[in-house]
Parts: sequence; structure tokens; C-alpha cells
Amino acid sequence: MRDAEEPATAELSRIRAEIDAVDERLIALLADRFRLTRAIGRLKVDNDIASVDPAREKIQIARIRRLAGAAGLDEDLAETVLRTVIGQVVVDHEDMRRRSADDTQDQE
Ligand SMILES: O=C(O)C(=O)C[C@]1(C(=O)O)C=C[C@@H](O)C=C1
Repeated sequence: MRDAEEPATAELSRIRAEIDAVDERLIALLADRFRLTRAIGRLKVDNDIASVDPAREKIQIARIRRLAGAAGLDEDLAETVLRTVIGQVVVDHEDMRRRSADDTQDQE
């Protein structure tokens, strides 16, 4: 029994190491995305542009669903992940807006 389990344990460890590497890439990509959305947030705050752009989001969701389908990934899952990320971006932009307004008030 023990001998039969060992290859499975080794395979489990090998796959988990691959998962850890993928997670590392995911985090790096997410950090890249937030660096870009922070730049957009700065532009939006400075030019008084709304944080949420529903038309843009509609295009993004349709695109991500298409990409997920082509990659054999559940389209609803892909949409949920993107909506979660975008939701957090909007929170981030609103924080930037609040901080910017506070700074302006402090200077008055
Ligand atoms: O493209 C923008 O205008 C953004 O603010 C970025 C972003 C996104 O995270 O992709 C976030 C909020 C908007 O509603 C749409 C898209």
C-alpha cells in the first residue's frame, strides 16, 4: 500500500509546485494590472472623470468571456474574477478621489 502511495505523493508535490508557480505569475500580473489602473485613477481624479465606465466594462466582460471560452475555461468564472478585480479597482479609485479631496481641503 505504502509503495503504491509514494508515486501519487510525488506527483501531488510536483503538481502543487506548478500551481505555486502559476499563482506567483497571477500575483505578478495582478500587480501589473493595478499599476496600470492606478495611472488611470490618477487621470480620472485629476480630470474629474467618473470612476466607473459601464460601456468599457461591457466590452471587457464580453472579451474576457470570449477569451475564456477559447481557452476552455468556464466563462462565468472568468466574468466573476474580472468583475471582482474591477470592483476593487473602483474602490481604489474612490479612495484616491477621497484622498485628493482631503489634500485639497488641507491646503485651503
Ligand atoms: O478603463 C477604465 O476606465 C478603468 O478605470 C479601469 C477599469 C478596469 O479595471 O479595467 C475599472 C473601472 C472602469 O469601470 C472600467 C475599467
